[in-house]
Amino acid sequence: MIQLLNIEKIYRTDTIETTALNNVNININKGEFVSIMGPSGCGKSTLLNIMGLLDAPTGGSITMDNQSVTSFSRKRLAAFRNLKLGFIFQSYHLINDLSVIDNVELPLLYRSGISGAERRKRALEALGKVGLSARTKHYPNQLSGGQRQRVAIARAIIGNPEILLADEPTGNLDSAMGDEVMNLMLHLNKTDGTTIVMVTHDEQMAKKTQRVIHFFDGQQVS
Ligand SMILES: Nc1ncnc2c1ncn2[C@@H]1O[C@H](COP(=O)(O)OP(=O)(O)OP(=O)(O)O)[C@@H](O)[C@H]1O
Repeated sequence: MIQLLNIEKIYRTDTIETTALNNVNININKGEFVSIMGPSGCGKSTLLNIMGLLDAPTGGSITMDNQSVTSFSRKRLAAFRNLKLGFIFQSYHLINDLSVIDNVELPLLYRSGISGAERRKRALEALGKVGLSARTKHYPNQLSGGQRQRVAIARAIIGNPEILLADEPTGNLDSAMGDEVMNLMLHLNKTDGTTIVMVTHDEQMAKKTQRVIHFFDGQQVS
């Protein structure tokens, strides 16, 4: 599903050069749930941003869903991202001025040919999947951390993405809420077959996934 070949990422400023990723080769199969672990600064978020086509590598190539995305134009990348990928972040990245249901509908606004009624219907379905049907009219600041992350998951899955990329999704949550969010991701992986790549510092969460990739200093070490 995702193939990274010889990926390199060097951040360059006038005075400093930082190698964040060095010769990274990773294959992620369709339907896998993989976690990425490693110490702070080892390149995990950089890797996830590159897999999410949010940032371009300085070397190497990426194949996703059998398409060589490294050669895509920015416009084609944005369309591919919107259709195929869903994102979950540690700090939720919800828009506080929008209600829960309006937050969840957002990714569909960038797709053509979906009516307002269809958006609403799909948002309600997505909120049903995360167990928040009773909170559609609330605003993010009226929800607990775990509920906010579940809204973010509903937003990530409304477009039926084949791949979910999660950057420390349980990092801001206590263990009960973290478990809730993790169980939801496990359920999505199992029932919908969604491929999930999750960066985490939490060994217990990583253990629940099918495979753990360990990173150190910009490279995969196991
Ligand atoms: N925009 C940037 N410009 C310059 N250097 C950067 C930039 N983003 C990240 N880096 C550097 O690249 C390296 C990898 O950073 P990255 O954020 O990917 O690590 P991480 O493993 O996700 O860390 P953490 O667990 O603390 O979030 C670090 O040395 C960091 O300082």
